[in-house]
Amino acid sequence: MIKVKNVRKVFEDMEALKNVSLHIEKGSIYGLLGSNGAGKTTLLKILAGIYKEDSGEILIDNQPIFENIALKQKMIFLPDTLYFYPQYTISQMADFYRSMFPSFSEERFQKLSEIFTIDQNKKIHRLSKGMQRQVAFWLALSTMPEILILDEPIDGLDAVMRQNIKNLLFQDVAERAMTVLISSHNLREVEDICDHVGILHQGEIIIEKDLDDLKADVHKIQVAFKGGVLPDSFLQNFQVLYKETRGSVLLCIVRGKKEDITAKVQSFHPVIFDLLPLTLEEIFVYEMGDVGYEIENIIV
Ligand SMILES: Nc1ncnc2c1ncn2[C@@H]1O[C@H](COP(=O)(O)OP(=O)(O)OP(=O)(O)O)[C@@H](O)[C@H]1O
Repeated sequence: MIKVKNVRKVFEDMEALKNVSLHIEKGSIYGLLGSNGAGKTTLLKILAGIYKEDSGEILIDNQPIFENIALKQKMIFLPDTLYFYPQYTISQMADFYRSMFPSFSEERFQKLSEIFTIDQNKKIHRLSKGMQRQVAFWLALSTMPEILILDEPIDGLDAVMRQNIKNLLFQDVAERAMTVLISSHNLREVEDICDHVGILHQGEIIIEKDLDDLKADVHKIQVAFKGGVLPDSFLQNFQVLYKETRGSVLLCIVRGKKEDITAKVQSFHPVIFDLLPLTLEEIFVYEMGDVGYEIENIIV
């Protein structure tokens, strides 16, 4: 269990994290989303024990992470820009991981070589960007981490490799309750993988929810009334995140459960009514609009 309590981090005069609190259950896959510069990488680096928070508390299994070597040996952080020792081959880098992580599994390393079929004697810096990322996952998963923190993890990976890696993550989560924290702008991938999401904006968490609950709580409606006239009190019944009129059809993004919204709309006897679920990408965009991020004219 990862607990982040009222964490604040300031760089010079820049308050990167304001008062961030979140919870990540063991064995869950948590997607950390947010606008550019929201503070995601800063938070991941604090969780990985690379930066120290200025105030607040980070507890992993009830222990602070900063300078906690035993805890760090159970955790892997894959940053968005990977680092390997210059001139090291894959097998030399694997030796380094063996020396740093007591949990390194030879059996796993060999088994993963059937998926990551790169010559272990190749120098890593001569590999392509996507191949370097494969090496990073190969080494990371060989350490059998209890916690895996991934910053933009699929950048540069081809579709087959992305699927392979997703399957490996699911396997480790299912078989040994590995906890995964992923920050990504690729919301389709996050939607596929994650069971919980948190959205950071300008250093603050604006939403933290089970993904299914989040999706059950926002809907897109298209509605039209006889004569093309919108009843006066119609919109007052809903918490509207976005609205747009196309001819006589009103398109709205509203908060609320499907059944409640349907009942309210039906009570106005519309001539056209459609209710659609939103993708995570759409939810993200409208939630950001709700906190003042400009989202004009983007309904599709
Ligand atoms: N080492 C640093 N020194 C000074 N400012 C920093 C440092 N690291 C981050 N910041 C600032 O903190 C804020 C949050 O940055 P961070 O990299 O955490 O955002 P992010 O959510 O990961 O953004 P992106 O999605 O664009 O990668 C930004 O304004 C950034 O300029």
